[in-house]
Amino acid sequence: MKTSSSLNNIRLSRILSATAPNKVFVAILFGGISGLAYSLIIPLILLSLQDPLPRLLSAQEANSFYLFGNIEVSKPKIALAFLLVCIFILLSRSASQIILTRLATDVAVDFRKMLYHRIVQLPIRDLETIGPSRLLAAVTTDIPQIVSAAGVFPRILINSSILLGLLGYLFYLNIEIFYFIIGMMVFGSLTYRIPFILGERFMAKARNCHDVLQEGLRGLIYGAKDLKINKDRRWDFLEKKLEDVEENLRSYQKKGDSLVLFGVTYGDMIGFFSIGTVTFIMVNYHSFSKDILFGTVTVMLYITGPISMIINSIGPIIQAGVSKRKLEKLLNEMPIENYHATSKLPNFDSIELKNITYMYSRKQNEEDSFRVGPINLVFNRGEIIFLTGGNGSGKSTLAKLISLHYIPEQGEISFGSNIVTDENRDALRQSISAIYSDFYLFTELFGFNDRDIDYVANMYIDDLGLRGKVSIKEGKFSTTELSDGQKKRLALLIAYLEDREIFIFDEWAADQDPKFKGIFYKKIIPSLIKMNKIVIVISHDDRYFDNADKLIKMSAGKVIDVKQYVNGDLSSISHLDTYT
Ligand SMILES: Nc1ncnc2c1ncn2[C@@H]1O[C@H](COP(=O)(O)OP(=O)(O)OP(=O)(O)O)[C@@H](O)[C@H]1O
Repeated sequence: MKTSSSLNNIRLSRILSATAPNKVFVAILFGGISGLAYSLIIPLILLSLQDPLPRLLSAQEANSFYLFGNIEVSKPKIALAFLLVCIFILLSRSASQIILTRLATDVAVDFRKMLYHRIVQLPIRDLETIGPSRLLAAVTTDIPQIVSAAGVFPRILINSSILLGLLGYLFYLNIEIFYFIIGMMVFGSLTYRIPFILGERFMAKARNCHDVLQEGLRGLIYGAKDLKINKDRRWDFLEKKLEDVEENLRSYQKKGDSLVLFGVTYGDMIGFFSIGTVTFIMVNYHSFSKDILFGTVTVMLYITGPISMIINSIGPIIQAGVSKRKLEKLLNEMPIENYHATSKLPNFDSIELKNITYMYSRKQNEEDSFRVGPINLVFNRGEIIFLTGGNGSGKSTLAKLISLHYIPEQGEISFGSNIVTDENRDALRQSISAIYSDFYLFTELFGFNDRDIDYVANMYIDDLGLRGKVSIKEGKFSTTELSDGQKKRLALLIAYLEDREIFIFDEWAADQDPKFKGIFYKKIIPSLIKMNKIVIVISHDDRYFDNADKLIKMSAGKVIDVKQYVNGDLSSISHLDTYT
């Protein structure tokens, strides 16, 4: 099983270019050219303002042109150049933005798909440990933030080229002012980082609150019935799990945002401080012509645009940096199970567990962590095996080991002559149908390609006493808004249709009415045995225990008794040592 992958190291600045380098190149090229064209606008405006205003001259002297016969356009050549530059900027900038935005959408979709695959390949125990809240927050919060910030990098490049163009023009206008502005930019870029660094800390804390809120929201929705019925619990839960966390989030987010916004505004204002210094102080020590002063002030006013765009990118990049670290940490905690799509299901007549042990906590010395085993058991085809024992005795844990959802710490499991390994585990799982108490009922019959699946499924719907309640059309259930017991019948229907070799029912009958309980134990299970399946039933229904071929009793994670029917009588089949 792999524990990490190259995807675990996300490089914000490379996400888009790694996916579509050509598109990013074209977007930057268009953006850069539009930036250069942008810096052409100022000299054109300055040129148009240089000579006496045409209004004071005759049309001929002013070299005017009449648009549609009556709209006077002065300096038509410059005006035409101005119009063409504007149209060029419109087209090239739009193309650049559109390419980048579409690419960001593609990358976000690919990123989410990658995460779906990682979740599917995540071993069940790791899925349980990580929990749904962190996974949901990664999909809904972290990925959008990372992708939107990734789109900022090409924009920074584009704005840098505009900045370069404008600085070049400033250099041409006056070298002293140019050096002064460069000095101010260096000073600004060193000092404005301080609020951002402080802000990042608060944003990281705010992001952690989102994980806790996800957990609280799940409680709010899934625990709604309990919360309604007990007002003390309701207020206590609301206060501790949602309101307190929201208050913390409010405080961290406000502090983080304030610092970042202060940094952004400070960055913006550096431009105006510079203009003020030039116009109120530098003019007293240098002799600038009015044209030069006018030109430099105009350039400096324009320069604040790309500078503030670059500075404004810092906030989303910081936020994305926080999300990136969260996502990387999550991905590093997500081992990848091997799936060998081509491996075939081997034949077997029995399953054997040899000295199997399992412990929930990964910290070996933790005294309070639950331990199962060592367990030695054999399950044969055509056998009904009942797994019994008190609550918390380890029945479901053992079942999850048999269904290959949990991987034993020690010992081995064999399907016939095939010892379960990382390579064949997924293939062997395809021989198992298991209905656990926390089963999820999908609204469609996924994975069935038979044309007559609707016909067969609707036939079983009748047998399961669900006629008139639910039907199947084009592989979809007409409804899944059913009682718990009815939903379990649909889960049984799916297991039946899958027609696997091993059936595991974890307290399946607990929600069924007495009549259907009888049908389950007396008809459905024997029908599976007739098909030579291995059937393992976790049950507390002792009145049906004599239906078993083998009755296994568990206590505190150990098998304490195995009884088997011999000549119509249930008797222990072996000494305790052989199966515990
Ligand atoms: N997801 C989990 N994480 C950590 N420990 C767990 C987890 N699930 C179960 N346990 C531990 O394993 C013990 C056995 O649980 P298990 O679900 O196997 O019992 P069970 O015999 O099926 O009980 P029940 O009859 O109540 O369903 C529990 O007492 C608990 O300590």
